[in-house]
Amino acid sequence: MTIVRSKICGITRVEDALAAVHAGADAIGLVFYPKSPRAVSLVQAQAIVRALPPFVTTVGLFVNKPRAELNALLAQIPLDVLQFHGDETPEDCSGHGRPWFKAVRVQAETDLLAQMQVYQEAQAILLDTFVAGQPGGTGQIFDWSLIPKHLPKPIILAGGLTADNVRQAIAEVQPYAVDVSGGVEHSKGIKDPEKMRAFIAQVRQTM
Ligand SMILES: O=C(O)c1ccccc1N[C@@H]1O[C@H](COP(=O)(O)O)[C@@H](O)[C@H]1O
Repeated sequence: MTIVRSKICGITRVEDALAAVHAGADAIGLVFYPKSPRAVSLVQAQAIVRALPPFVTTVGLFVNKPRAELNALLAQIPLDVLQFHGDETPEDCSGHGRPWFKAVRVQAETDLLAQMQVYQEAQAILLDTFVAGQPGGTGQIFDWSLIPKHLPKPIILAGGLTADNVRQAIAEVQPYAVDVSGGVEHSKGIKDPEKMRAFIAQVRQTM
């Protein structure tokens, strides 16, 4: 039996974080990208992290954040993992004293094996949909057949996942984990407890 883990990203409120955990999320994501409609302030993020019970991984999402700003933030909030969703080099992602994921936005010409080689220090590679001009959170799926089988690193599948498509996605891609944001919202930045519950129930039915 393979367990597929779930991360619910773009949490902006304590009540949504607790509802995500209640639904069975393994990880929650906090978006520190000011241009996102799901961006959180440090104060918001601190309140969310403080409210969480044990054994829930907190992931901070960043898009090309300058190193000094990132380090200043990390000194003030105990995030477990960093998710880099911009044009960060492996050097930008490293040296923060935490494991990290790199998001790769997939399109036909993406060489995923080469990307895994470049980001070989990453704990996992997150695969998201390529949409020009948007670093992520597009709510769109990509062609999962572009993902080679037996990649050397754990895959976190993202991009347009919902309770309606996540089982098929898991069957086709066999990722280590799935990551959802827009597919479990009722409006941007506000999560829907029932959609989160339905999403994780579908993930667990694939076990
Ligand atoms: O959520 C955002 O606004 C966002 C902004 C910039 C980069 C990434 C962002 N979100 C991440 O994108 C993927 C897919 O999201 P969706 O399920 O398609 O809405 C996920 O990792 C989000 O956390």
